[in-house]
Amino acid sequence: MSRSAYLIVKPATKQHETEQELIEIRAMLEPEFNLNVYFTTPEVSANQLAHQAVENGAEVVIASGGDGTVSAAAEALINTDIPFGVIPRGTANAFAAYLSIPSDLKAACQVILAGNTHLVDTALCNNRPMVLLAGIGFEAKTIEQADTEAKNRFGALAYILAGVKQFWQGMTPFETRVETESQTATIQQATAVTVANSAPPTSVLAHGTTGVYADDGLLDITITSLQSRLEGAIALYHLLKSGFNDNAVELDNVNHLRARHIKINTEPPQPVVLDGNMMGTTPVEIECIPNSLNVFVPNNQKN
Ligand SMILES: Nc1ncnc2c1ncn2[C@@H]1O[C@H](COP(=O)(O)OP(=O)(O)OP(=O)(O)O)[C@@H](O)[C@H]1O
Repeated sequence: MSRSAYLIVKPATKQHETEQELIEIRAMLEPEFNLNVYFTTPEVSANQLAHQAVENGAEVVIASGGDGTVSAAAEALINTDIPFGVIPRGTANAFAAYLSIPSDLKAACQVILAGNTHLVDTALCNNRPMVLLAGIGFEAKTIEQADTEAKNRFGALAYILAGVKQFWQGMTPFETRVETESQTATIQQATAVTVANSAPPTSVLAHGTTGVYADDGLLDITITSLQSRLEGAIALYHLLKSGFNDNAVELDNVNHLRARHIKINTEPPQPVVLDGNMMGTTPVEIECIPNSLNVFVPNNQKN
């Protein structure tokens, strides 16, 4: 008997795209799974649908959408062992990129069909699910600026354009107090604080440390204090390099630490982006949940 899989779909802006994609997904997955399909709406979240799927005895849960959808669905699967499939359909698809899950629809379905899974950490940020990262300050302001229209027109480039604009306008520093299970630090002139569970190299501000690993039971915290465009340009270059080669950034204005539990306060309060979606403002409290999500990944992925 085929396994029962729940497919949670965040519809694309254009309805015919969603219909076409669903035909392709069904053609790929239905020979293997008894597929139950549910759509998210502004009122019914991926999180609610995934919880329902678990209650109904889902043997596999699959999320098709952007990072917000994937993260919300993943929360319902924490510590359940139910394998989780990701069909990346958003703008950045950072979680899929981190796990080397292809953005091509058929290739992403192939990864699910191949059945190879990997246990990764998740986290809760103010009790909301986090599979990727929480960005405080610069990154949140960038995401705020990349509106839906720009994303529809330019795709991932919209984030880069918004980032360049934000960078050019200048970064307003803020005071931040970071408290972990083993240390407390106060930084007077921070411009961005990023707490990452996982992050592809393109999530530049997350890469102050020696590699961001989603299966080490720890969160990676990078704090930048960049007071000029020149300082910013130098730091971003080193952070980008670190994202690809996993060498820590050794600059006075880039601090990094690792912890399992972290509290962050800022003065004044700063906007926070959580897994690609705005979530409010600081303070935040983030707790890593080690080895809690079983994700379908390509056989050859290195994480
Ligand atoms: N049917 C829908 N119509 C409009 N908004 C929706 C719908 N379903 C979910 N949402 C909202 O979409 C957000 C999650 O979107 P998600 O990040 O997964 O995808 P995206 O916005 O398409 O991708 P990206 O953020 O990468 O551009 C949530 O805020 C959710 O409330």
